[in-house]
Amino acid sequence: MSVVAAKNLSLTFQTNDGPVHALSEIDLTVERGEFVSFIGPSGCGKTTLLRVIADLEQPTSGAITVNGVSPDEARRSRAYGYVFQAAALYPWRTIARNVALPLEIMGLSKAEQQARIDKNLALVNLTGFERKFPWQLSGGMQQRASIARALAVEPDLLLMDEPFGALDEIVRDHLNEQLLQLWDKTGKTVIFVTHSIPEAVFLSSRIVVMSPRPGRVHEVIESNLPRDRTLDIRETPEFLKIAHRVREGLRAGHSYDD
Ligand SMILES: Nc1ncnc2c1ncn2[C@@H]1O[C@H](COP(=O)(O)OP(=O)(O)OP(=O)(O)O)[C@@H](O)[C@H]1O
Repeated sequence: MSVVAAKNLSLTFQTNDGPVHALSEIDLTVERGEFVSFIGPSGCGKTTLLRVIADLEQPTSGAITVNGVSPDEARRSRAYGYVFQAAALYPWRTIARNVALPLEIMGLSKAEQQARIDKNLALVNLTGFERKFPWQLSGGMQQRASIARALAVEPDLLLMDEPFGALDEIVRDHLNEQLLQLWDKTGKTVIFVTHSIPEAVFLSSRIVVMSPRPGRVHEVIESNLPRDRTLDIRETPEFLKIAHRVREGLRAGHSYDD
């Protein structure tokens, strides 16, 4: 069973200025354990597609399942964790209490909450920072805490919307490596939105190149890079070849009309 299966999916926003065609006839499947990136120009509908998967937007037409059920059912069974561009941590809660928030809502016992806090902060290398407040942590650490919070509900699927977009390049590189290790360790399915070609190629097992509005899937590029890669791989001919294909795909998908 595919984790995500979208068929002929379209979404039009009705606005005061008329309809905005955000997604058009998207066909896409994501299989268990994949790391799939959506890449494309600003406004091509990457976030909208992620939000449809998360049941935060309703498609205008077409069909979509998440874990074989409707996005609504998947949301209610906590099939996914969502990580936003900004860490979105509550400033008045410690890191541990931020991670605990969805667990409190789920009504888990204190002991179970604590076990999940410990396990997931360890996964993102934040053991020892439980009692800190978000503002006492660097931007990269805050984003790791928000990943721990998303993982704490133990979802099969992690939806990430440009989680490292606001961070400087060195921190971003480091987090990319850590995310890849986390993916390898946990076997989760990850869907990741990015603007960055190197980030998409470094992280993904498949790259979905989207074209400008109305967002369509222009091309899907498979990556055969080894799973246990380090940043050095970015200088290899194999990496550069895939990056080149992504760049060509973005160029070909772009009409330059608007
Ligand atoms: N709630 C909404 N109402 C009206 N239009 C919207 C709404 N949400 C998004 N849009 C429009 O839909 C299009 C797709 O937006 P979306 O945020 O999905 O693009 P994106 O590819 O994620 O862009 P970026 O890379 O800049 O984040 C844009 O033109 C946007 O203005």
